[in-house]
Amino acid sequence: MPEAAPEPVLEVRDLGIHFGGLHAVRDVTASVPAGQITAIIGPNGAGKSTFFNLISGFYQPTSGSIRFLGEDITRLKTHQVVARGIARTFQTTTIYKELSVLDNAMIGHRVRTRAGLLDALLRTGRERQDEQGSRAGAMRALERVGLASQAGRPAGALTQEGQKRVGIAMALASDPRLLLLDEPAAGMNPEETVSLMGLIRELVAGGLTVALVEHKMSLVMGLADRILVLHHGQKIAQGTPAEVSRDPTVIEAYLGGHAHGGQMGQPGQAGGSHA
Ligand SMILES: Nc1ncnc2c1ncn2[C@@H]1O[C@H](COP(=O)(O)OP(=O)(O)OP(=O)(O)O)[C@@H](O)[C@H]1O
Repeated sequence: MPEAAPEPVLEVRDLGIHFGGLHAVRDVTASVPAGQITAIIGPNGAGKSTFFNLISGFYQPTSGSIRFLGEDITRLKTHQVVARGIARTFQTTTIYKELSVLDNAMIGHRVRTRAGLLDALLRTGRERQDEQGSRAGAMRALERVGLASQAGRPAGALTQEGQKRVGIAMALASDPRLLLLDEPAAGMNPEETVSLMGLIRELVAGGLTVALVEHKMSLVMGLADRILVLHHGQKIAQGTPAEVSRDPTVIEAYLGGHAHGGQMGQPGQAGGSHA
């Protein structure tokens, strides 16, 4: 008998947004179970990043609703969403390379405790008062990603994977319940990808819930508990890696000429192609 899925932390219902005539996300009803890793996949332009932008408050949906931990967050702004416990990383690395690893993580912490990034960067008086709290929160985040010993180094001196970890620490510094990772393995070589997968597993073992957008099928199939598949903005499947990888609609979507980042792999495959 299949195990019952844990309670969802996030539930979206009939979620949609259109830009002019283009429905980037349309009527998506899906959930993210607590304490698990949910991957969002789909061919190029399927609406994955837009879906993340809706959840994190960067875009306002034109239809549907988003509930997080039972609360309606559909109309909240980004900093309000962060304060509720959802943090994200970005597709391209958005760290400040000339600043120290610790300063980067502190910026992540301040974004949660202040109204915005500008405050954090300008270090206002109010900001300085909170410096110690930020430092402690940032150090905790660096410990979680294994970078505490690198705190004083310029972030730009770290490897690509190290810089990725800094980006994750920035998100973790807000102490989220749900972490959204946008293409965590982009630009990583196979060893770095495996190492990053280990980190994500550790974070989830520590109680975090993760949703990630990723093209690298080796990572998705080896890591995800559940997969949500989008195509042309619509949900075409949601299930375990084994279920979605043998779903004819999913296979068709990937083989239909829009494939990006390799074809559907098999669950547990260690290798795999990259975009
Ligand atoms: N701000 C915007 N204004 C207009 N169109 C947009 C905007 N954001 C996204 N789109 C369009 O919405 C569609 C979905 O884009 P999105 O970036 O979400 O896809 P994706 O699945 O993340 O793609 P990729 O795998 O290439 O990153 C695309 O056609 C894109 O051009």
